[in-house]
Amino acid sequence: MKVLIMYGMAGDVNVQGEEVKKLDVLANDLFINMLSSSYSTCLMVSEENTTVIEVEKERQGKYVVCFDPLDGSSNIDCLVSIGSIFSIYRKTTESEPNVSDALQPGNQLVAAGYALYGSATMMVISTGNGVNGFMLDPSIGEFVLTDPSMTIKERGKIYSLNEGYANLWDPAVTEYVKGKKAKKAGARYIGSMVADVHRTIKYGGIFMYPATSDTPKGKLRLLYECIPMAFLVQQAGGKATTGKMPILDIQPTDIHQRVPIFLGSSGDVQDVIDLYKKHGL
Ligand SMILES: O=P(O)(O)OC[C@H]1O[C@](O)(COP(=O)(O)O)[C@@H](O)[C@@H]1O
Repeated sequence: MKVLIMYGMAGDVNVQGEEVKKLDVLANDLFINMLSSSYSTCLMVSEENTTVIEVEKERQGKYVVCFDPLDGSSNIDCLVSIGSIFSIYRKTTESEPNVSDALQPGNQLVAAGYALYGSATMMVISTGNGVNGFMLDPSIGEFVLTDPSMTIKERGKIYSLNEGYANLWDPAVTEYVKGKKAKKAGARYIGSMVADVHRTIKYGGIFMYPATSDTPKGKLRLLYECIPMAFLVQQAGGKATTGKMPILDIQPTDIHQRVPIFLGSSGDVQDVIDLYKKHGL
C-alpha cells in the first residue's frame, strides 16, 4: 500500500528565513488559487511570499486578504494542532492595487478569522459584529454553527507563553509571570498561535508572545497573525496590546512586520498594560 506523506520538508526557506514544509506550500497554493478565483480579491499578502501578490486584472475584486496559510508549522511533524489565519480589508486607493492597500491598521478591518485543525476542524470568524465558531461536520461536508456569539471571560486562570525565553524578558513580563505563578495559575503553551488563541477565547486567560532582548519586535507577524487575532479577541470582549498600545491601532509599515503581543481576558491583559506603565516601558 502506498501512503501519501504530507508532512516533512519542501526543501525551501521562506521570506522569514524559516524552513518550508510540504503542507506550508500546499496550504499557500490553495489560499492563493481559491482567493484568485473568487473574483472578490485584488491583492494578497502571504507569510510565504516576499512581496504582495496581485490578482490578475480580469479576476480582481475589491478586497485585500492577508493570511498565514499554515500557522504553527513546527508542530506539523508531531501532529499537534495547527491552523490558518486571515484578515480582510477593503481596497482604499483608486490606483492599481499596491502595497499601501495592505498596510492598513486593524481598526479598518472588514473581517478576520482562523481555521483550527485539531480534534475537530473549526472556523472562527468575525465581520465586526461578534464572533461565531463553525465546526466541520464531515458527514455532510459543511461547517455548522456550533459556537454562536463567542465571548471571553473577564479573567481566566491560564497564562500562555514560551517560558524558555524567561531570561530574555523585560521586567514587566517577568513580574507578570511571577505573579501568575504566585497565584498557582495554570500554564499552557501549544506553540501554535491558532490553538493557543482558540483555547484563550474558549477558557479565558492570556496568551503572550512578548519582545525579548534578542528579538525586540517579538516574533509574530502584525498583518496576518496579530491583527486578525486581536480583532477576534476584541470582538469576543477581550483585549489585545503590545503592552504599550492596542494592536489594532498600529499603523503597519511593512507587510512582514513583527510586534510583541498580549491578548485574552480583558482583566488579565489590563494587568500587563499596568505593569508596562509601572516600569516606564
Ligand atoms: O517556538 P516559539 O518561539 O515559541 O514560537 C511559537 C509561535 O510561532 C508560530 O508557530 C508562528 O511561527 P510559524 O509562522 O513559523 O508557524 C506561532 O504559531 C506560535 O505562537
